[in-house]
Amino acid sequence: MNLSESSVRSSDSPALQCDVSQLKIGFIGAGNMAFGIAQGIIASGKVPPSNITISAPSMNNLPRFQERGVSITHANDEVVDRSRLVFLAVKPHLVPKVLNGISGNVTQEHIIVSMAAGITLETLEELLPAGTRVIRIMPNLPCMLLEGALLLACGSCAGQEEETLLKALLGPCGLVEAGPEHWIDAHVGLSGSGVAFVYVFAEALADGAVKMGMPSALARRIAAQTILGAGVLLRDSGKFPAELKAEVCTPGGTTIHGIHALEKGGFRAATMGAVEAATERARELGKK
Ligand SMILES: NC(=O)C1=CN([C@@H]2O[C@H](COP(=O)(O)OP(=O)(O)OC[C@H]3O[C@@H](n4cnc5c(N)ncnc54)[C@H](OP(=O)(O)O)[C@@H]3O)[C@@H](O)[C@H]2O)C=CC1
Ligand SMILES: O=C(O)[C@@H]1CCC=N1
Repeated sequence: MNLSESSVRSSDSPALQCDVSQLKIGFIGAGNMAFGIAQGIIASGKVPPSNITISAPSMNNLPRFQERGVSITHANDEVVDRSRLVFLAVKPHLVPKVLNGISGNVTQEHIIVSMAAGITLETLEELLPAGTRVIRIMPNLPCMLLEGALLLACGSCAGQEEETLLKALLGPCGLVEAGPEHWIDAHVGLSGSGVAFVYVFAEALADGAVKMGMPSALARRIAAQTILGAGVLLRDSGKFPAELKAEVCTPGGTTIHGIHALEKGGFRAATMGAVEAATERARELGKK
């Protein structure tokens, strides 16, 4: 069965016994992550926006979905009733309350996909009816521009077909990888939170240029383009970061002097520590 032809079928998975173009998709929570993922699904062209329903308590975020042809509601249970694949896109502390509110509407037909940092598959499965197919995904903010990095992990009742379906749907959001659940917390540190670490670096890079006399707006634009170009080259060249770094470092030149300053400031240790701290915090959030 060729997914690129928008068709995923299975003999024993009810939610997959349909053409993906007919799949009804729901979002509970309408913030940035829901927006990024919905954009990716719509961009894939596999699912029409009219097949998507989204809920949030206020109208703060819903209009941008409505403008794209997505159905909106304030009732989470309506999303569940109208959808077979439901993304849970609320903040982690709200997950138990939201799942308590919808679990009576969840059937074996549904696939529930949580993006809440730290909330484990075990907790999700406990809060939902026995046998519910549950998947965790961890996106990051650039999903909004279809340049995200997502990692997914399947619960005890979900498997290869659900994974294949999600990879096909979410492909346009960016890089989509699957792995065991214990990688998810590390992915939060590396990528979910890592995006903000890069922004701190961007700010510092620009501030350095301001210190050296450059106007700050220009310094910010150049910092952003520098990080973008370096990232694309790293992603597309297939080279290790160390190889690319060596290509920039002229012996006795400017870059190696700058790198020495970074090393004296503990840049690598600080960066590794940031990933570790964010990962540990995600693990902590997951403790009951
Ligand atoms: N932000 C990030 O970079 C990343 C976030 N995540 C995870 O994604 C999830 C969503 O984060 P994010 O999009 O940033 O959050 P936002 O704060 O942007 O959005 C949260 C949404 O949840 C809605 N909401 C609040 N209460 C309820 C409720 N009871 N029922 C239904 N919807 C409700 C809010 O409604 P309203 O519109 O009315 O305010 C809002 O639309 C979190 O669990 C987070 O851990 C994962 C990776 C990266
Ligand atoms: O800071 C947070 O908790 C969320 C999860 C990853 C990015 N933002």
